[in-house]
Amino acid sequence: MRVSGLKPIIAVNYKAYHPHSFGENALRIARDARRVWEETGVEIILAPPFTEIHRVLKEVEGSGVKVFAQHADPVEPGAVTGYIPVEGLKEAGVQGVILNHSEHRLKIADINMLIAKARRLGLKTLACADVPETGAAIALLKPDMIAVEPPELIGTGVSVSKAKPEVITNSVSMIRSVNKEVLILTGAGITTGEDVYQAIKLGTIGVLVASGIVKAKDPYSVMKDMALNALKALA
Ligand SMILES: O=C[C@H](O)COP(=O)(O)O
Repeated sequence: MRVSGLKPIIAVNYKAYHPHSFGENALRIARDARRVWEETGVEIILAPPFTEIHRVLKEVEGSGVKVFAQHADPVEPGAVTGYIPVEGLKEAGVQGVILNHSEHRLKIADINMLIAKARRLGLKTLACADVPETGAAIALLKPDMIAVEPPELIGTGVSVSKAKPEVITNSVSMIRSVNKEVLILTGAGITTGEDVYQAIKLGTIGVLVASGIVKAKDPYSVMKDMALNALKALA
């Protein structure tokens, strides 16, 4: 069963595509996201590279678009060259953080520590999992959101909603059996509004998308189509 009264979520992971994820391109996606949020009210989360966080935050200031970091390291602030503690993300002004993305995995003990620390600092967490079983295990740690993404479909343009709908339905039932509140997303290969529509019809509240938006010729049109289909699916 879906948690009721919620807005659909489109989380956009910029990853580190070049030139798409950086500089003026990063700002363009932020402006497009702001416009889609203004026009549809759909919850949009942007996760730019660390280097782009400040300017993306400035671009969406005053809107409902949220900005998350792509990762946090399980370290305390101090002599930890090149690592990013959650405290640093809080200072940067993000509203949340993605943890355990397939391209940046963490040990379960570290995910637990990071979720607890983020909560203490008032940051939201979007934890990723590769299969429904891992999603259920992570759900016990009480992140705010979980995105289950089959790694073999990531970046392929072949959507999880069409190619592996059972991953979504199994994720929803396994995660709900241990956690009634966490917001469940899915991702991998999502490129169209139709993919988002199906993901929500299969029981999620939204999607985690990267290449389908970040590498699109017109990110605004793709995001708008996804947002409208998300609303249609929840209507
Ligand atoms: O964080 C996003 C996911 O890894 C999905 O990536 P993708 O939309 O390029 O398949």
